[in-house]
Amino acid sequence: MQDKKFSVVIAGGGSTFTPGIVMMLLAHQDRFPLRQIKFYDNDPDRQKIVADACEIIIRERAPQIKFLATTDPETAFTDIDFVLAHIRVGKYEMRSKDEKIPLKYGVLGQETCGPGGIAYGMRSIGGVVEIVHYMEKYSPNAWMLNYSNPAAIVAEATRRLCPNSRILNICDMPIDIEGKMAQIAGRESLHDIEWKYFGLNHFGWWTSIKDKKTGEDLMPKIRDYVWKHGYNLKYIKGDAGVQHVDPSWQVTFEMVKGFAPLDPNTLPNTYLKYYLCQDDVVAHSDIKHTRTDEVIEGREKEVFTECRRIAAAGTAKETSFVVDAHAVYIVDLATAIAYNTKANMLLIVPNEGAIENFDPTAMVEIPCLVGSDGPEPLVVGKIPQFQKGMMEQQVSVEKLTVDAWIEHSYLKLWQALTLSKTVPSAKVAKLILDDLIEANKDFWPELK
Ligand SMILES: NC(=O)c1ccc[n+]([C@@H]2O[C@H](COP(=O)([O-])OP(=O)(O)OC[C@H]3O[C@@H](n4cnc5c(N)ncnc54)[C@H](O)[C@@H]3O)[C@@H](O)[C@H]2O)c1
Ligand SMILES: O=P(O)(O)OC[C@H]1O[C@H](O[C@H]2[C@H](O)[C@@H](O)[C@@H](O)O[C@@H]2CO)[C@H](O)[C@@H](O)[C@@H]1O
Ligand SMILES: [Mn+2]
Repeated sequence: MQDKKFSVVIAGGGSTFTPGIVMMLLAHQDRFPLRQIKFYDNDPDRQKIVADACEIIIRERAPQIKFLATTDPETAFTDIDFVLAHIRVGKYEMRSKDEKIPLKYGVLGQETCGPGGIAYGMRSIGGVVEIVHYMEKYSPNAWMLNYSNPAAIVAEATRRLCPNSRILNICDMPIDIEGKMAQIAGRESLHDIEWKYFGLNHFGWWTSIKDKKTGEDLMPKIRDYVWKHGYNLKYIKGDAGVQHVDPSWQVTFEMVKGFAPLDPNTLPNTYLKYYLCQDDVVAHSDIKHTRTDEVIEGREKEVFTECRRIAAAGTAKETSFVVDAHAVYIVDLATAIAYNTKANMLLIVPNEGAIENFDPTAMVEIPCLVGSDGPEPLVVGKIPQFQKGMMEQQVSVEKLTVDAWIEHSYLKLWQALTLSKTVPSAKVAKLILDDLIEANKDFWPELK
């Protein structure tokens, strides 16, 4: 196996994250040698912009790696070992509606949380399942590393619709926060700490953070900082702590200080702000300019401008693209499967008793040992009443959303929206639902 070179297809080749992930893959050829990189997308024009640049990057830095970009599923998914899936069904146009429609009714608008996440989930399920089917038709031994969002709803849907498929659902938010925790604790990197965590995707808590070498309990020091400053590193690194962090993300990282003290024994994922500070989130939202607008004006503009510049110059020698350090988890995951490393990674997997006092069929985000047969979840044990109560409400929202997609059920989707901690009443849920149905008529199944 050590001599094997792998073939990967990036599903969602036109993604703003693709160039950084390609740069990361090229930077890890020692650990994860590649013979082929393919791009697949259902928008040829968008993908071509990214592919034209990445073809030059690969040709100049790793000419031994074969590259192609296609919109043809058979071409894309034949002869591959891994599918790296990061599609956005409906693209930013629909993300913008996900974020703006709820705000019309005084409810927070967000990519993966609340009504926006439910709407996004109703679009994503079909797109991700279609790619699973392509993978299994053309490369039945391949694994899908899925980080297409909303990962919680996509994971529940693939648990039910593709129960025997080789899919690993992962999120990079905890990895990003662990990197910040390490810096708060004065450690070089997240690899210097060992942690325990449980939750749902975008809805979890750390229960233990220790120095990997000495076993020193780092939770007290990190908690003291977080209760004052959240995960905003500005207070230890000055401006360097907020470089390349969009202002709205700085607000998100700092906002954790407002709800972390709810449980002195854990530290929360940033995403819990949407369920614990929903009033402040709405108060600071601008229905005319939401996160999607920032991304279009920021990341998308920067990435696509640089892609066009590389293609026009015919060389990437001076590129501003850098290795997406957060994306290294993709190589960690792929090599765990390829070389049976039993790496300890946070994945979204069926609970099946790992959290003793929680629904065994729930897709939970917990530490797993990953090897060639996939993830082996580590035992979490009993979770506290506070987190159990929050998770039971949220996982029911996610399950009802998948029910609604499978059954084409208006009622189940109305129940999902009504049950969300971000929505104040059944009346408001119905107003939002009817607007979302109209906005998503080209993407959702027709509800009855
Ligand atoms: N799990 C995580 O932690 C994490 C982190 C970052 C981004 N993401 C996700 O990665 C995805 C990409 O994010 P982005 O901001 O770069 O989006 P983007 O819109 O720039 O790229 C998404 C690409 O997917 C393509 N696409 C849409 N539907 C498709 C389909 N059915 N089949 C094939 N291709 C399809 C689009 O044409 C587009 O090129 C999103 O789902 C985002 O939420 C997840
Ligand atoms: O609003 P966006 O599109 O910038 O980000 C939404 C995504 O946010 C998280 O991913 C972060 C990641 O945690 C961080 O380390 C860095 O890589 O930026 C990513 C994108 O900004 C979250 O985990 C994703 O699920 C969201 O899609
Ligand atoms: Mn995520």
